[in-house]
Amino acid sequence: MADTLLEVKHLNTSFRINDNYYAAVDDVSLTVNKNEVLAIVGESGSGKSALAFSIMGLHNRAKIEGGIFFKQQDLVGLPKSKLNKLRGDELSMIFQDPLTALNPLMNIEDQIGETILLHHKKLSRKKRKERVIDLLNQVGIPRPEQICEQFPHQLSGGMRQRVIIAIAIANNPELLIADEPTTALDVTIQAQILDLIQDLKESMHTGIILITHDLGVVAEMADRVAVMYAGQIVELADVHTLFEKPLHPYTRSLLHSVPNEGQDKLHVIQGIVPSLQHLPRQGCRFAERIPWLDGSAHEENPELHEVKPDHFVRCTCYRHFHFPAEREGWTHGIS
Ligand SMILES: Nc1ncnc2c1ncn2[C@@H]1O[C@H](COP(=O)(O)OP(=O)(O)OP(=O)(O)O)[C@@H](O)[C@H]1O
Repeated sequence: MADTLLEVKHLNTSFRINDNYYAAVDDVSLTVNKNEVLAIVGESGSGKSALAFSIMGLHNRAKIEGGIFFKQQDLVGLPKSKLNKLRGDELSMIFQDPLTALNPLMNIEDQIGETILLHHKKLSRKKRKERVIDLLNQVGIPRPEQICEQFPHQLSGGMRQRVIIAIAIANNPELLIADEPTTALDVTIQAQILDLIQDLKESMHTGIILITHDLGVVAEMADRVAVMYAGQIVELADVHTLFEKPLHPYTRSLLHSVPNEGQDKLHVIQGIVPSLQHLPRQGCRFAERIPWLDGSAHEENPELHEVKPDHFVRCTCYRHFHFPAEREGWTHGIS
């Protein structure tokens, strides 16, 4: 049996806007196992970060309902002091933007040392420095002694992201959430950072949630994939199934909207993810973006169906979905 590290059960994360609460994460259930990368993909606004922040307990004002079981302990409603003990230790997160995640006034040794100190108060200064150097070596930073003395603005974007990763892994986390860890980096550095995350999984058996827009990254890194749309998981499957036999119209549209070998037309997904207040809460949330599909194809209250073992799809519209004919104007040539 898989070694389950995290089990999210029927999670709702709602934000208050004016006098009402609106769910940005709506009845999400998923698991993450040890030594596994679960990718979460979806367009901007689909609720990926809201989900990650809920798991980390980083929302100040949101209403969180449901369960987030980390090693069988429910994190929802856990006192802050207990959550703080887990965060940065067994649970850790790599944020999107290394510049805002680092303190501009602290040198690199102190930034990494601070996280170690939080959870190992008795470690001597000397031992702490040794650990910082170890970590900098582990994330592939050259001349670690020298880098220790430097400040974030003196480092390149790739180096700063490595420092962020060093902080995230300082206490050997069992679960690591990486929220768009390479968005701010150029392509060659991206590949190095992804290799580094992959190494962590293999060397430390960390369970990793990787949040990304980039399907190329998913194909390379993920073991399983959850596709989110408008706050809900619309498809969940192992990475091979998802790329080879995708079912949900949204997943298929995403896959058709990136260039592929042998494909000379790209699909354009009409419209955008609606804002939180305007999310359709009834029926299939993706329906309005595939208007050529007859309304009767959708379930009234779409559920997540297990169509094959461990392959889940929301709504039955996948059975009827087809891409529109070219003359309907939803596709265009790549060149
Ligand atoms: N603190 C907040 N208060 C109100 N609404 C919020 C808050 N945080 C997020 N939202 C809204 O919740 C929805 C989901 O946002 P979220 O940031 O989780 O999306 P995302 O999929 O991570 O997007 P991106 O890829 O751009 O980071 C969006 O409509 C967003 O505007």
